[in-house]
Amino acid sequence: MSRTDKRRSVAVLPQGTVSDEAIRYFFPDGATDFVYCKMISDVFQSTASGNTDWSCIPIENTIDGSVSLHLDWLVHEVDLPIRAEWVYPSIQNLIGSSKELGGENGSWDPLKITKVMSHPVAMAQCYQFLRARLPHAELETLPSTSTAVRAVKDNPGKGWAAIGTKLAAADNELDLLEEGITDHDNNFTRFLLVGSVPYERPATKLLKTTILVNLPEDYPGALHQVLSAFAWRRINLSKIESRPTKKKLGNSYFYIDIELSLDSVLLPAAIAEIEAIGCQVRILGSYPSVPYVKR
Ligand SMILES: O=C(O)C(=O)Cc1ccccc1
Repeated sequence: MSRTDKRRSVAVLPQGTVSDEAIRYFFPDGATDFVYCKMISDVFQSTASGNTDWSCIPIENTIDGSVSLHLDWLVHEVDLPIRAEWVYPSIQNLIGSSKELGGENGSWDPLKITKVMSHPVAMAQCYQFLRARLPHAELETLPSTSTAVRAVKDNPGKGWAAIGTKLAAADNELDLLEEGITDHDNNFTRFLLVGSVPYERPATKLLKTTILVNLPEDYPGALHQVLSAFAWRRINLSKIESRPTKKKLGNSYFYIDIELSLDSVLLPAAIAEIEAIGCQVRILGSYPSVPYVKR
């Protein structure tokens, strides 16, 4: 078998999650095995230990911003380069048994719902819906949306509902009490594919590079200098975020997404300039950004 014939594998959150919907969309040809893991730490660990070629990590969302836990895990706990980025819509639904939670006219009865469970990011995406329609319900976060849907299925008669995907509702033979409950339309999630195996570059115009920058201590204006290294070369940044180093209160590094490949002439020069002023730079990856196209 030649190297290119080898079957590839990707670790991902459980079946029926938003992440599962995304990998089904981005690996549609059946040539990649999906290895489902309960928690995001298991997803990372699967690839770090060599069990899978890649991990699929939800990293940012239109409504809730960066998924800090996942970003920190990528930076502090593993050393896995970013191989691709995908954007995929996150459509959240209120899921339960309409036999148990149904009201009049075929709708659901909010007062019958005692508890709503979901992934913290999904919960945050539906915060206004929950406040307006289910202010009395207990909220419980779980490691994934599909774990929450499964918990509803396994605990009938308790008034429990979950926020999750249509896929999970169907897998667990539950009902979509209300569809599309996110507080804002056009809710998308950005996923990173990370791992030591290169990902065949899909046809996409946008190439990105992600770097981490530690500024030198006691250097007034260091961030300004970092930004100007990109600005005067007209290099576009699509994200800059400061995150704690976890070593000392108030110590942070900058996570920067750059809309240029590391193969370009300009970017290595900008990085060299930043290093010359005493910044430490770590490159997390240079990769294609694959947009979502409805099909
Ligand atoms: O739990 C899921 O469905 C996931 O894939 C994690 C997640 C949750 C909410 C938005 C994006 C990803």
